[in-house]
Amino acid sequence: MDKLQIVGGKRLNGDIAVSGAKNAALPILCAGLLTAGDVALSNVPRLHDVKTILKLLEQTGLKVTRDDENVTLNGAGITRLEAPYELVKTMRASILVLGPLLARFGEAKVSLPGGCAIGSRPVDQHIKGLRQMGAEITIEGGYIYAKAKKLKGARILTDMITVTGTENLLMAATLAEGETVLENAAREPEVTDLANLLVAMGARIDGIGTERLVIQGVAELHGARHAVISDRIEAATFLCAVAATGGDIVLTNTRTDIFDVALDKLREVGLQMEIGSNTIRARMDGRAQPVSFRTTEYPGFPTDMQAQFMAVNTIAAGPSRVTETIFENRFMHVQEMNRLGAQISTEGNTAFIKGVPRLAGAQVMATDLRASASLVIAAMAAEGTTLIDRIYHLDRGYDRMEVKLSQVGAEIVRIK
Ligand SMILES: CC(=O)N[C@H]1[C@@H](OP(=O)(O)OP(=O)(O)OC[C@H]2O[C@@H](n3ccc(=O)[nH]c3=O)[C@H](O)[C@@H]2O)O[C@H](CO)[C@@H](O)[C@@H]1O
Ligand SMILES: C=C(OP(=O)(O)O)C(=O)O
Repeated sequence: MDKLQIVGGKRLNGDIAVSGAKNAALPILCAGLLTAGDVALSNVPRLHDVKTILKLLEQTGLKVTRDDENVTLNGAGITRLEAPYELVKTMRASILVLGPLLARFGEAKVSLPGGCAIGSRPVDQHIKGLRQMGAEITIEGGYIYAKAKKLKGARILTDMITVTGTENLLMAATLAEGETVLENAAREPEVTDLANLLVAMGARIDGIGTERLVIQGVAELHGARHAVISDRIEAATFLCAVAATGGDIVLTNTRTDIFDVALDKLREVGLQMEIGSNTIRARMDGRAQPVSFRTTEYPGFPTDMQAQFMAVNTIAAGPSRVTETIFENRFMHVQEMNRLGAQISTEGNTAFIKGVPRLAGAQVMATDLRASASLVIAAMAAEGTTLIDRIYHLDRGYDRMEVKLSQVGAEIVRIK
């Protein structure tokens, strides 16, 4: 299993190109199932999760042509309407094939994703919404079996805001008969990116970017071209890294209009930022200021940045408090950060961080994707050498993070 070895204490200087967004690319690739036409995508990130979803899509009979960050899909020859457990268990986003397969082919068999390190993560809202659209759904032997001759438009109010739930129902609604209204829809920029692709494929969607999506179903969708939006979580992760280590970096290929409250929090930390049309220059001198926050849905503070900000808080000049409201178990990084000398205690869904003058390198273990990123940041700020085990979590969602960071001066190597 690959590990990362990091010698801390190096300032970061130089340019980093941000990749396409994992959480936009995954639903967008699944949208290829909705049409027999060519869907030509660019800015598709080189991630393990992308490999997994492409493997899953190919198993259905979808034709995939890939040239690095350009991927063309053709769904003219889909024959297998199934997502097997072996692939779904490695990546929960596989559930995103359910809506498209059911809407276009009237049938789908998709393994239940189950929970993961950060929480139980049920998919009951996806199922509830599809049932409201007339699907007959049974669950047996760990699989969701869904059937509907033709999905029918419906008004769907989900119990909570769900990102992939909104995406699944949105994709299903594009080919349903009549009008679907998705109330309480997720407003994440990745949902908007998917909706924009669907419109380019001939879907009729109003309210894009709002909590009320209104979809008029069409008989069929056609091919389209689309560039996946830049990854705001990857970008903000690099900004946290420079906030923790000090330095002067320029992020390129960013989309600064899609950021959430995280950029404001970085200013509170003390990061000086110059925002260009698709670049962010970030400079940091001196010690980080502590920032307290609660994670919420977009445009609030993203849960996917909680751990990385906590890494910065561990060495900040004062105490802070972080409350996680989206997932019930997203503090797995706390114990590992404490191994590096951080002083963090938790009470329920709140973490109290003291802020210490220095961290010291140690052996730690990554438990999930963003926890891994937070340990990389903490290790780069720590004195001495840190060895991070189980970085396959990191590879799920970051494109060669160690290469990008070592190009700007971090001392970080992958040990095979
Ligand atoms: C591939 C992808 O885009 N992943 C993102 C997506 O995950 P994902 O779409 O899985 O997260 P959701 O927005 O669905 O989850 C929000 C909350 O709702 C709960 N819930 C959700 C659906 C459901 O049917 N029932 C239910 O109870 C979840 O357990 C969680 O507590 O949004 C999360 C929240 O921004 C991010 O952390 C993930 O990076
Ligand atoms: C939780 C995440 O992803 P996923 O929903 O794919 O597990 C994430 O990107 O931080």
